[in-house]
Amino acid sequence: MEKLMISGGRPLRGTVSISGAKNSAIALIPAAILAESEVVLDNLPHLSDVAVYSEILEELGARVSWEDSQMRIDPSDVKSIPMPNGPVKKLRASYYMMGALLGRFKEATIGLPGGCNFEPRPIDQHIKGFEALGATVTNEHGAIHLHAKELRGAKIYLDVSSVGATINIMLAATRAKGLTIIENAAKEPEIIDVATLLNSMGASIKGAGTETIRIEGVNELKGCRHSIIPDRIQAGTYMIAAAATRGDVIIDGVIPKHLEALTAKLLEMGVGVEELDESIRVIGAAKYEHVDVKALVYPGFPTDMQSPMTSLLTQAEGVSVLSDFVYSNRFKHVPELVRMGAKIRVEGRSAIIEGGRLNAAKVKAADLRAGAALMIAGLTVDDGVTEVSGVELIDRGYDNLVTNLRALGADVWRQVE
Ligand SMILES: CC(=O)N[C@H]1[C@@H](OP(=O)(O)OP(=O)(O)OC[C@H]2O[C@@H](n3ccc(=O)[nH]c3=O)[C@H](O)[C@@H]2O)O[C@H](CO)[C@@H](O)[C@@H]1O
Ligand SMILES: C=C(OP(=O)(O)O)C(=O)O
Repeated sequence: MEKLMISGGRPLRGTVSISGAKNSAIALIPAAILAESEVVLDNLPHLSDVAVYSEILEELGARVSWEDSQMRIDPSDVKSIPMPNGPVKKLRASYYMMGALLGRFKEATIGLPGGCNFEPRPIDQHIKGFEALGATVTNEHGAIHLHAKELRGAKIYLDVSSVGATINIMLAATRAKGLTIIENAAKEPEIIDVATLLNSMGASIKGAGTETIRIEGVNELKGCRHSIIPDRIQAGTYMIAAAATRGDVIIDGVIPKHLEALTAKLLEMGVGVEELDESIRVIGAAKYEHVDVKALVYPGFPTDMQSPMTSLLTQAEGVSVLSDFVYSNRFKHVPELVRMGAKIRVEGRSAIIEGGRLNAAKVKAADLRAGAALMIAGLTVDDGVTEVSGVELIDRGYDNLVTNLRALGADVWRQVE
């Protein structure tokens, strides 16, 4: 086990390049097994979740080679081997194996997923979708078993705009007979990325990125080459870190449109933000205004940036209110920030944050973005070394973290616990 050591108080300065998106990568890799021939993914991030996914595919019989930021997946020998335990338990997105294997083999057994457990994360909408397509779904000893004689297109209205359910239904429906319509679909950019890959493989998906997605099933999908979109959450985390340390950072290789909700809030606080074609420059200021933030589904403020934003709001003057309307209980970073001297209380689905100085402390990341929040808090502190344990959770979502931060002038290092 390692911990992240941060001797903060230095403004971040320079340029950071953003890798491909985790939440795309871990949907595109399982999508590849729907093809009959090789799929090549470029701009792949170096993350532990991606490594676990390549392990899952190899266990199923795929030939996977991963070099630099390219992964080649030959799924021709894949079989629907039951995976009730093992690597599927290590990450949330293993639920995509259900849609992908059901689509290709009409059968799958996959253990209930792992990932960040900041609160119960049901998959009832995924199951409702599979059942609507004609699958029988049972939960046996902690694993979901799916089976269908044939998949038939259906109209599916999602009770909540779930990213995972939208992608999972899309995966299975590409191989169903006839037309599937997903209503109240999630609109996150990662959904468009998955639809783009599937369409390059020969699928017929229209409307990804809107609330109605139409999928006309096809008999066969073939290999192709696809480049993954930039990780908007990593980019946003560096934007927030630049502002929190009152630095001046160019975040390069991003799609600025994907970051609009954050950019708007930073500008409202008094942070300088300049958008270029494929990069964003964030220029910190001496004083920040308090703001209220509501985490919502896309294009609203992302829940995955809610915890890092909490740390930035400790640097603003006055009282800010940050509410999460996606995950009402995603506040495991709060007690740890309080340990660092933050004045925050949680009321229902909101954190009430009073600006003030933070102190160095020993803190623990309870989940990936809680870890990112503690890292940002540590970067602002100039009275000693902040120790963040649970760094393996941060590694799920941040590519080259220490190298990137050091290149921006931060004094950070890893230490074995
Ligand atoms: C691997 C991945 O892409 N993870 C992202 C994905 O998670 P994930 O896809 O798991 O999140 P969802 O979009 O499904 O969840 C949104 C909301 O719907 C609820 N819900 C979801 C599914 C369901 O069947 N029933 C149900 O009630 C959830 O409890 C939550 O309140 O989107 C989240 C919301 O943007 C992000 O925080 C995660 O980083
Ligand atoms: C919650 C997250 O990831 P996952 O859904 O993979 O647990 C995240 O990326 O913030």
